[in-house]
Amino acid sequence: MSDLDATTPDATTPDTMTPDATTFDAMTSDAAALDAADELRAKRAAFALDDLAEGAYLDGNSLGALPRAVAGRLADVVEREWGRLRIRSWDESGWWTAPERVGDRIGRLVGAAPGQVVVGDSTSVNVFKAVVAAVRMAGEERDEILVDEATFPTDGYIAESAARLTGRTLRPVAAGDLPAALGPRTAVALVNHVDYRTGRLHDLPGTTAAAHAAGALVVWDLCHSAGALPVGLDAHGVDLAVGCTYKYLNGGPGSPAYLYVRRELQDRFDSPLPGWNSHADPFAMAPAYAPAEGAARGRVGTPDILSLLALEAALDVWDDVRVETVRAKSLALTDFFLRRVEEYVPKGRLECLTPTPHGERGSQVSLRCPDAGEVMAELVRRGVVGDFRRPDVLRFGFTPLYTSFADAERAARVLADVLAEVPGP
Ligand SMILES: Cc1ncc(COP(=O)(O)O)c(C=O)c1O
Ligand SMILES: Nc1c(O)cccc1C(=O)C[C@H](N)C(=O)O
Repeated sequence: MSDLDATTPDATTPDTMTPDATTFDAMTSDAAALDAADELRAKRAAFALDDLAEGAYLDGNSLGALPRAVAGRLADVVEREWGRLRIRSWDESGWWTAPERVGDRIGRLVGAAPGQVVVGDSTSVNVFKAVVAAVRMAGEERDEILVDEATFPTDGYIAESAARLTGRTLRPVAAGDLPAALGPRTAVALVNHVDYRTGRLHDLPGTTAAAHAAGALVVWDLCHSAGALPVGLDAHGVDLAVGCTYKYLNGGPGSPAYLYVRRELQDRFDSPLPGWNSHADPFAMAPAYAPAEGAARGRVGTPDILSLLALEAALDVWDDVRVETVRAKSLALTDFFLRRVEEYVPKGRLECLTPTPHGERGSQVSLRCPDAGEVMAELVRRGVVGDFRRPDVLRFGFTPLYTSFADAERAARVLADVLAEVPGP
C-alpha cells in the first residue's frame, strides 16, 4: 500500500499548491503527445464515446463501453436470424456452437489454445462448476478449500456453499500467503487474479506452481484481468479459470461469463451442473447423462444467444490487437494518472491502495479517502465516471482500447478540484 502523502514531490509543484495555468498547459500537451504516440489510439473510434469530450469514462472495470459494431450485428441477429430463419438459426447461423466458438476467441486473449474455454452462465455459476469439479478431481483425502480472503464476495459465497455441499472446510487466506498455506489437505484454491477493490495483481504463475507442488488445483477468477493484461493460462499450467465479459471485454451488461478447463483435465471434469447442453448427444434426449468431450462439458442449458452474439461482435475490436500492447498502455496510463494525482492533489488527502510496482498492478487505480462516496458522486456530476466501493474507496478503471491520456489528465484535474471543494472529514 503506498501513500501519496509519502511520495516524492515534483520540483515544479510545492507541497499544497495547485499548478498554475502555464504548468497546466504543459501537462495538457504531455497528455496530447502521449496520445499521439499511442499505438491503440485509433481503437477509441470503435466505441460509442462521443459524448465524453469533457469528461472521462473510467469505469470499464465494471461495465465496458459499447463497441459501435454491436448494435448493427444485434439488429441482424434479431431481425434476420431470429425473425426470419427462426429455429433454423441453431444450425444455419451457428447458434448451437457459439459457446465454444466465442470461447476460443476469449481463449486467445487469456493465453488458452482453442478447445478449452466455453462461454455461458454468470461468473458466479462458473465458480460453482469449477470449484466443485476441482474438489471432485482432487480426491476424498483433500478436505479443505482455500479462498483468497479479500475475494469479490460472490466467489466467497459460492465457495462456502461448495464446501458445505462437498463436505469440505473453507479457509480464507490472504492471496499472498497462499503458497505457504497450500498443503496435503488442500483440494483447491480459488483466487482473484486482480483484486477488485485495490487493483493488486496476484502472482498467478507462482501460486499455480505452489498449488501443483502441494498436489492441489487452483481456480483463477479473471474478471479484472482478462482484456487488461496477459494471463498465460496454458503457459502457466492453470487448472481452471472463470471470468466475466462485461468489463475489459466490453460484452455488455450481463453478457455471459466463461469457464476454462485445461485440456488435460477435461476428461476428469465432472460438472456439478450436468445439463442437457453438456451431454455427448443432446438431441438423443437420453434419460442417462453422458458428458460431452472437451470444453462443451462446461455447458449447462440453452445459451443466452442475444447476449452471446453481442459479445461475439464486441470481440471484433480485438482482432488486430496484442494483449501485450494493451498491457503496456495500461501501465503507462495508470502511471500517468498516479503522477498527475500526486502533482495536483494536496498531500495527505488521498491514500493509494494500488501497488506501485508494475508486476503487482492491474488496470485500475484505487484511492482511499474518508469521504469517497461524496467525492465520487461529485466527480460523476462533473463527467468523470469511476466508482465508489464502500466505505472509502475511489476506483478508476483504465481500458487501454479506449481510455486516452487526455482522459487521465482531465480526471486527475477534476479530482483535485473536487477534493479542494468538498471540505473533507
Ligand atoms: C472478481 C469478480 N468475480 C465475480 C464477479 C461477479 O460475477 P457475475 O455477476 O458474473 O456472477 C465480479 C463482478 O461483478 C467480479 O469483479
Ligand atoms: N456486475 C455488476 C453489475 O451487474 C452491476 C454493477 C456492477 C457490477 C460489477 O461488475 C461490479 C464489479 N465486479 C466490481 O468489481 O465491483
